[in-house]
Amino acid sequence: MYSIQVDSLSKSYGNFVAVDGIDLEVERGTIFGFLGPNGAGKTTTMKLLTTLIAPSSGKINILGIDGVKSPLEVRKKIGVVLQQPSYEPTLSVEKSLEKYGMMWNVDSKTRKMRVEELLVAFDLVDIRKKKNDDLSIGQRRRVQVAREFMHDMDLLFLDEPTVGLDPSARRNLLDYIKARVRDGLTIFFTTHILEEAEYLCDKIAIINRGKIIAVDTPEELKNKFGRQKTIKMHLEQKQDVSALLGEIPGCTIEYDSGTVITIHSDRSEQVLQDVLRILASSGISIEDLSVVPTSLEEIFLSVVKNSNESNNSSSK
Ligand SMILES: Nc1ncnc2c1ncn2[C@@H]1O[C@H](COP(=O)(O)OP(=O)(O)OP(=O)(O)O)[C@@H](O)[C@H]1O
Repeated sequence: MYSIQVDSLSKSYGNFVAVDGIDLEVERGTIFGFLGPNGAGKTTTMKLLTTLIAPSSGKINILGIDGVKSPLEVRKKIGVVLQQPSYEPTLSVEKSLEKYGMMWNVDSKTRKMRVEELLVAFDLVDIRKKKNDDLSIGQRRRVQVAREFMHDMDLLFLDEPTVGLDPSARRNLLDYIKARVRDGLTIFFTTHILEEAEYLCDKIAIINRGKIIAVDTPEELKNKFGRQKTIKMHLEQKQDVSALLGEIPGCTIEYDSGTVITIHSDRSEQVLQDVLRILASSGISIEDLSVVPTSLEEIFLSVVKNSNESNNSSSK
């Protein structure tokens, strides 16, 4: 069962194509991360899926409802937290939550229960009486996200929900999201923080220049694009080993002017054996050695870079 199904979705502003024929499928009860560089089309896609703007072409199905034909039906069933702050300056934290619940016709008993639960979950208890206007940016963002959980929904869209949050507030929020997904909620969210996507997402799509260039589980993205590992070693003494190591096939080696050597390779085990053998036979000692698998961040950067290069060459 899919919560989101999108076919050949496009959005143009004049001649500029912000979203360019994307296909998406998001399974119910999962967390789907939407990543991409600035201006890639993330917010535009989110606005299309939440029916805030109409597509230029393509199909959008949200929770079994046609998002183009019945946008109001869709809006009743989803939650949305966009990047722009939205709050009433003179309302206290607890009143903001309460009022939001009223707007969604949540009954009084459920409202009270949810307010208390969310104040605790989002660490807002100590500031429950403070006015929105007097809150810090991070506190305000926490209220904005917490508020959305006041009403029942099957699907929640979060546009960079953790911007401005400190590490512990961020972790709290991510863990709360995870718990709600275990209860059946589906989440579609955008972020620039790659560890966050890795920690949270069942699937990740990477969008660049309006096109989806990769979509998979974090693990599979790593398997597909991240075979490369980085070997880092410190020599005991400053020494030029470039001539010694230059012959090793299947790797690129960076030498700093001091004692650090960094090697990138798809066949790191073999390369490491060669390096150690050559250094040992020349009597060169190593002080420290580490082998680091490619991070999601490196995959992201390389996938986007490759997509830009192939775009540039095809447009020449
Ligand atoms: N109303 C609009 N009119 C014209 N161009 C627009 C409009 N809205 C967005 N764009 C353009 O569409 C492209 C995608 O914008 P979008 O806001 O979707 O990017 P994003 O991936 O969310 O970026 P960021 O990470 O910076 O938030 C950008 O080049 C932007 O300038």
